[in-house]
Amino acid sequence: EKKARLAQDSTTKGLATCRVLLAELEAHQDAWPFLTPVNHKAVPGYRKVIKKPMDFSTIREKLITNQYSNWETFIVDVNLIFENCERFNEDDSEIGRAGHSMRIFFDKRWAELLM
Ligand SMILES: CO[C@H](O)CCc1ccc(O)cc1
Repeated sequence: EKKARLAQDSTTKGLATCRVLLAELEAHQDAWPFLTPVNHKAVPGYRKVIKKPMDFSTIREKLITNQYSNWETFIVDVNLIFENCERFNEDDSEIGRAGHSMRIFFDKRWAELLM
């Protein structure tokens, strides 16, 4: 699996798999809080608390404009979404629960597709 992982790292195949993975994330029923950038004008404190906002539409734009060098840099941005969510939302809240659900789904899928 290490050999496979090395093969995935640098090939376009690794980034093509990221597109598949991103489409699955966006289609997930719990993706709704994460589809577009948080409107920090409408959410008091967000801009102050969350230093590196991230969302699925921003990741898609970065994939399309070739801003990810490999699948690992893609994974970093996806995990940033979940870290931001945990920082800003109670675990026992609608959005907090959506974040946990999406993280569990993502952890399972990227391991299946990229490891
Ligand atoms: C991914 O969503 C962000 O964590 C913002 C969550 C939020 C938005 C508005 C509110 O009134 C409370 C939380």
